[in-house]
Amino acid sequence: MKDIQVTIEAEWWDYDTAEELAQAVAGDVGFIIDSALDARGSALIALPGGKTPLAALDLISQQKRSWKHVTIVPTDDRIVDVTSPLSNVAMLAKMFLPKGGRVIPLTGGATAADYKMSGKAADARLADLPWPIDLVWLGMGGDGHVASIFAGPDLEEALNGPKEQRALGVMPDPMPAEAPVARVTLSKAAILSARTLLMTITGDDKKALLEQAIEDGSRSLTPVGRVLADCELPIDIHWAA
Ligand SMILES: O=C1O[C@H](COP(=O)(O)O)[C@@H](O)[C@H](O)[C@H]1O
Repeated sequence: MKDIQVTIEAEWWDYDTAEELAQAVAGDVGFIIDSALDARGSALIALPGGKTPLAALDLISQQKRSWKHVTIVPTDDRIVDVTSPLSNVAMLAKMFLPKGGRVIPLTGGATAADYKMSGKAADARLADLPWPIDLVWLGMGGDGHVASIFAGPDLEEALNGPKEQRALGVMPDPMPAEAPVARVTLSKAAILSARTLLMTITGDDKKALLEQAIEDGSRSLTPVGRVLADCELPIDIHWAA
C-alpha cells in the first residue's frame, strides 16, 4: 500500500493571553461571516463547543451584522438535555438566537441508546443547508479528539464514511472525563469541505499534542491527526498558554 502524505499547511498564531486570542479570533470569524454575507447574502458556519471558544464567541455575538442571514451549527454536540450545562447548542443558542441568528441543533430528543439514530437525523437536517459551509471552527480535547471525532467504535465511520455523510452518532471509548456522554459530530468529510478552517486551543499540553499529531499525519494515533492528515486547505491554529 502506498502511503500518500498530504503536507498540512498549518499557520500557528500564538498569543500571550486568552483575551488576546479571543479578540483576534473574533475579528477573523467576523471577517469570514461578513465576506460570506457580501458574496452570497448568507453565511453558514460551524462553531465549537466546550470552554475554550467562550470568550471569542461572546465577542462575536456582540458584533453588528444581519444575523438573520447567518446559520450556525455546532461542530458537534453531547446527547444531553438542552438544560444541561454540557449542551453545546444551548450555549450557542443563548448567544446567537437573541441576535437573530439561526441556530440548528445536531441533537434533539435522543438518548445515548439511539445515538446512531440521532446522528442520522442530524445528517438529514444538515442536507437541507446551503453547502459548502463558509467556516468550520474546531476545538480539540486533551485526548486529541476534534469536534466529537473520538477514539472508539465509530472512529472509522467518522473518518472514512461516505463523502456525502456530514454527521454521525459517536460513542467515545474511552469516555472523556469532562463530558462522558454519547455525541453527534460533523464527519471528517464535512469538516474538510469547509471554505475556511480554523482551530483554537490553549495550554502547552494541547500544543505539544497537536504539533505531534500534525507531524505524524495519517499515522497519528489521535483523531485530530487523522482528520488533519487529509486537509488540503490551509488551517489557522490559534493558541494561547
Ligand atoms: O467535548 C468537546 O470538547 C472539545 C474541546 O473542548 P474544550 O473545553 O477543551 O475547549 C470541543 O471542541 C468540542 O466542541 C466539545 O464538544
